[in-house]
Amino acid sequence: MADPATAPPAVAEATGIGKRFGATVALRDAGISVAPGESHALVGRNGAGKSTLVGILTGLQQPDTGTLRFSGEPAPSVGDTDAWRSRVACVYQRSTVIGDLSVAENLFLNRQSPGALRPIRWTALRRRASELLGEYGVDIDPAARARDLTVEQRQFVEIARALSFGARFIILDEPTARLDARGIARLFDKLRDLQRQGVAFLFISHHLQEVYDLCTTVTVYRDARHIVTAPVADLDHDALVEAMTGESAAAPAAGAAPATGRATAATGAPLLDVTGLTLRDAYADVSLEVRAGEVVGLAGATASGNVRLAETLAGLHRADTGRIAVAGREVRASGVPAALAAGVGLVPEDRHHQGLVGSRSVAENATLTVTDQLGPYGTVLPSRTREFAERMIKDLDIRTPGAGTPVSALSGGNQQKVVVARALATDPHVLVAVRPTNGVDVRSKEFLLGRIRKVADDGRAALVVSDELDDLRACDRIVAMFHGRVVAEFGRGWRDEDLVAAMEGVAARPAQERDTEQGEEQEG
Ligand SMILES: Nc1ncnc2c1ncn2[C@@H]1O[C@H](COP(=O)(O)OP(=O)(O)OP(=O)(O)O)[C@@H](O)[C@H]1O
Repeated sequence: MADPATAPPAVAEATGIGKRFGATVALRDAGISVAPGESHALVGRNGAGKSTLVGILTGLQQPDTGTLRFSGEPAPSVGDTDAWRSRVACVYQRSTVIGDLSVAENLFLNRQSPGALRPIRWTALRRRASELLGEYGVDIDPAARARDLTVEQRQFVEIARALSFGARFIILDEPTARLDARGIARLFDKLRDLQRQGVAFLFISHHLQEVYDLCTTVTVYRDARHIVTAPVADLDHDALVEAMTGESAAAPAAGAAPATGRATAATGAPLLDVTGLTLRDAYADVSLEVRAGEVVGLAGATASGNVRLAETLAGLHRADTGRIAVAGREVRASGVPAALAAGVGLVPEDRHHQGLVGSRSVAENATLTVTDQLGPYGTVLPSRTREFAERMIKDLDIRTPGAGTPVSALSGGNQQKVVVARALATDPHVLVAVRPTNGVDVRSKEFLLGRIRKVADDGRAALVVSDELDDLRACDRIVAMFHGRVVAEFGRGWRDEDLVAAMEGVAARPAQERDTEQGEEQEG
């Protein structure tokens, strides 16, 4: 270990941090120290206090107790935005770049410079933007509208912007949540590259493998407290899960059914029958069947069309041609109410836009789809709403002070559980779940996948739309899409590389063929 007397001060050091929200203690005497050039992971279960710490490290929230220093200096005063920006930046899973502006405008937005009052010279601005992007090895046209960028490109713009303010410490809060495998690989390459140039990272992720791939140090929080900080190499997967959950890694999550399901093929009636479905610019001629008792995976990377197909099933788009039948009846009318009435429940991709009303309570959000069951003649009885919601809070193990708490006060993972609860509230024939474990911790992931399995075990059907291998492993069968077409199907026992190859549009070849080829190579 470096001699503390000679080691450079931590780029960020928080000690004794306490933060409460009403009756909830979000952080209790917590701390973290990030060394220059270090890639430091912060992990913990949903609600452990990670986002609260990020809010404090970035000056968005004031701690009740504790101190914060950057490179040995006290944190800037509240409101001194430029000073905060030159010390720390945060790239969130949800982008902060402004869609209507160009990349160049986003890069130089709100930048206080002596010439700020002079008219903006667009050519010069673009040239500077292009230089800046080039300096950080980001290959994006500065004139492009930010809304036309991919999630990955937007993150690169945010990283370049952060670095251009002088920050050498970047917080990445679940940056991979909306990237596919290739996007993640490219992001990690960029981060490693920047790390070599002395940039330090605090990396928050629920994907523990990413922690091992990218980070050298890991800090675990649990129930608002700091539990451990150690070199990643000293904490294997089981030890990490144990630190996060406080229980031995071998113990199953409370209430979770085994996520691996059964070995026998489903023989139930088809509950979802899709034939020749086409939506222009999204997917073409997709046919697919999900039977009672089955969990089917609809695998595909970003732009494969799998998410749009899921949204079509839930009534959010109207297919150009083809037919959808649920429980033997063709769904003719379009729109969400028709899909709901037919028996389709949706867990949407983006819980912020399509899922939740943040200012409304957990109870209201969880029962939005079933208001007809909450009182006679179109009325909604608060007592019945609460009762219904309390059942769901228990059913999905939602951590909330109560059914009346606004959803926005819940941690990200618990918000996701509210979305799942709502989709299940109607007791749908078919549950369509898009990336259902996005943003949830290891244990909750097992729990949610177990809950989806239960939908099938109860005689219904589930379609899991995802590119996450853990989600897909919980399925009985997988249909893989690439560029809007179904390209492969897998029964149980598939190999990761074959499924990934199918999702990336590389034809998976039978093992026999590969063996022959290898043999020939050796001979030649
Ligand atoms: N604005 C707020 N009002 C009330 N409670 C809040 C607020 N922000 C956070 N909390 C509470 O503080 C606790 C810590 O939440 P935080 O969002 O920091 O957790 P997290 O570790 O980031 O979780 P996740 O992995 O689910 O995102 C939770 O119990 C949460 O409900």
